[in-house]
Amino acid sequence: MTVRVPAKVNVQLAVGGARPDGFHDLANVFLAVSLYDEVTATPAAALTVTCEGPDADKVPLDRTNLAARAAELLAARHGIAPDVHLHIAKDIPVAGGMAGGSADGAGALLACDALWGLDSSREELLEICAELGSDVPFSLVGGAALGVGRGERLTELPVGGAFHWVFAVADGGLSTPAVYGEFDRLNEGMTVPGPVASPVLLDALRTGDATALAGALANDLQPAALSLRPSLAATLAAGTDAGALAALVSGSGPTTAFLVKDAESAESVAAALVASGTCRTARVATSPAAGATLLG
Ligand SMILES: C[C@@](CO)(OP(=O)(O)O)[C@H](O)COP(=O)(O)OP(=O)(O)OC[C@H]1O[C@@H](n2ccc(N)nc2=O)[C@H](O)[C@@H]1O
Ligand SMILES: Nc1ncnc2c1ncn2[C@@H]1O[C@H](COP(=O)(O)OP(=O)(O)O)[C@@H](O)[C@H]1O
Repeated sequence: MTVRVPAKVNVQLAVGGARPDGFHDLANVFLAVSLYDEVTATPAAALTVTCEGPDADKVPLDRTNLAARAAELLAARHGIAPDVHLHIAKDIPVAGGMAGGSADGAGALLACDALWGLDSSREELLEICAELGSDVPFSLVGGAALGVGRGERLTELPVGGAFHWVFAVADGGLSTPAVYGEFDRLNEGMTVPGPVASPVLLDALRTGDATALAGALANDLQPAALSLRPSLAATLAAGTDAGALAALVSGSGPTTAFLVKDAESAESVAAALVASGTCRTARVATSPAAGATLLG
């Protein structure tokens, strides 16, 4: 069973203060984009994971892999052994703020559910997703959604048209907990307001208005990501100089996202980013993209 799962960009990431459990309350507006991992589940004598793709060497193949954890959680719920081989064809940048690990968790869950004939309800799958990680429910759902709580409680959002993006992939990753930790450090002694989704941004998504969306993009983790990786400022500037409508760090980074007006502009901004030498590579994508999809 093969499942295709999209990456995401956070078009708004409003972050509240640290909670007693160490997480942060969010108003997290997710948008799925057309970069995909594929997870294939085949019967096996034991739980094993393999991975192929340009970043495959950065992906753990033990039980810490989110795909393996998904298979274990699903099997445990049904009192069966998680005997499955999971193969990940990875195209989503690793540790890049694009939720690649979350995508593989959601993909493995759907693939194992189909392979084992469990026919779990959407609610059951979403519950397991939330246990796997804050971003995993969105990887299952795709499209666009507002995530509240730690980002796992989703309300799907209407999107009125296609948006075009360029993603500049940085050398190396950034650790999500480290970026949240830097957010706390930068906000020490200040009152962090409760996170609220922007009505202007939700309206821009609903109407498919790229210019309005460009004006409303916001990521509260961006100062923290830039503090840990100052070189990202040059990447952001290179994309806007090349004609992007707007630029921001994708989630916890270090991937940077550039909203552009059309497919042609995407190609020229991607070429300019690569030529600038401020990123490892640039990828072109569109949104919204469908959530985890069983290909068969
Ligand atoms: C920042 C975001 C934006 O969508 O994603 P990335 O850009 O890293 O992909 C998410 O909030 C990341 O979600 P995810 O990567 O699933 O995080 P989890 O596994 O649930 O948590 C990892 C760690 O991140 C921090 N964390 C995560 C979510 C949240 N609302 N508050 C937090 O403080 C905590 O330190 C937690 O221990
Ligand atoms: N299937 C997976 N793919 C990628 N990384 C994974 C996976 N499972 C666990 N990880 C771990 O999660 C970390 C974060 O990876 P990823 O989800 O790609 O980034 P981000 O959280 O920035 O979106 C990686 O550094 C890796 O150690």
